[in-house]
Amino acid sequence: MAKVLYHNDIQEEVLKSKKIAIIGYGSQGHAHALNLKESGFDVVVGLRKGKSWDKAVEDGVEVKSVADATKASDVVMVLLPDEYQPTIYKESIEPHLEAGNALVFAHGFNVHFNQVVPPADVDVFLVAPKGPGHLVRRTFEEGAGVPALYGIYQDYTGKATETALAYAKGIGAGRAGILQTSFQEETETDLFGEQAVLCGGVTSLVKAGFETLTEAGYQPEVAYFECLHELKLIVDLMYEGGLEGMRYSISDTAQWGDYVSGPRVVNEETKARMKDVLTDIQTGVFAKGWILENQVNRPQFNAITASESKHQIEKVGKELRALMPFVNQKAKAKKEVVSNDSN
Ligand SMILES: NC(=O)C1=CN([C@@H]2O[C@H](COP(=O)(O)OP(=O)(O)OC[C@H]3O[C@@H](n4cnc5c(N)ncnc54)[C@H](OP(=O)(O)O)[C@@H]3O)[C@@H](O)[C@H]2O)C=CC1
Ligand SMILES: CC[C@](O)(C(C)=O)C(=O)O
Ligand SMILES: [Mg+2]
Ligand SMILES: [Mg+2]
Repeated sequence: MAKVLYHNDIQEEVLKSKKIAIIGYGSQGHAHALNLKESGFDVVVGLRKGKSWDKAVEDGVEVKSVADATKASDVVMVLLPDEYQPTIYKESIEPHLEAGNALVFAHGFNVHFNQVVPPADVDVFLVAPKGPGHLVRRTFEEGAGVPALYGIYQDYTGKATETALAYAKGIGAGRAGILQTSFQEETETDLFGEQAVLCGGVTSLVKAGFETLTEAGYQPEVAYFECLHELKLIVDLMYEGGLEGMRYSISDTAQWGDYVSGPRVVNEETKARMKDVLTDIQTGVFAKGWILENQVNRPQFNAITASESKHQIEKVGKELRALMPFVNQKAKAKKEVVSNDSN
């Protein structure tokens, strides 16, 4: 088994004497800044004036411009959207890096695909939480954590590993497990996971199930509960006990249906398509397409986002969630964070 490190395996002294700049205060940024601060580290957030700036000030965090936060710090964690990182790095981070600083990422995309080329005299590493930023924060507040990967791209000081581990511990990942990776492995597996399974795979599966039921004349509300709402409850059981733990809780009828019908839907053909997706990631085809889409101001991204928001599952879901106060409360709290940190 790969070596997994936990809270008590890690010394954090190397980072205690350092100033940490968190560039960006969105999903990951607010979580890293607040978790590190509450773990006793010296944190400054780097931003432009706007919603995130106001939110960070409201949260009691020191805020400066991206350039000033970089200048003031020894460790600079880049938590801006991947697509804006190259320009902001070139304009406001790179000119202010000093020899021996650490340049850090939560995803290897820009370094791996050569969109950010760091100078030779800084440490470069990643600390990549394996979960959404809002849950990096929420689980930390609950006394738990989200697992993280760390990977070293460049070890100028000889202390990159020690610093990366202390950082990962500071955001609470030591409570869940910290695993070593490379920039290549993190980038390729993260892109694959979000495209084929966690986001793209799941949304396509949910929509196909919902459409199959509604097109057959079943009520959209029933289809929503069956194919989307209950998914969380089933995934919670997998999170707690794996596939076996989930199958323990469902009926034998469901378990038999799982065995005989699951592979009719997701099969060797699906796996072959997954391999195509992975190949496009490994060869840089996906990265090239995403970079070009941003260079022309996201025509496809915006059109798909608009058409997805009109899908019947979204309309019926909004109505049903409004009638479930426990779901709605969480959504409301999240919306407050999102509206404050989205750009
Ligand atoms: N989302 C996630 O859970 C995960 C993300 N990652 C990685 O973490 C990194 C950050 O992603 P994520 O947290 O989703 O990013 P977000 O989209 O949530 O970050 C938005 C933040 O960036 C700021 N920002 C945008 N443009 C600028 C600018 N020009 N100057 C200064 N600040 C700016 C925004 O401020 P403003 O309010 O002013 O717009 C906001 O604070 C990425 O590398 C991503 O791949 C890794 C694991 C999971
Ligand atoms: C699954 C999507 C993710 O990779 C994440 C939350 O881990 C992301 O890039 O947001
Ligand atoms: Mg991820
Ligand atoms: Mg990702």
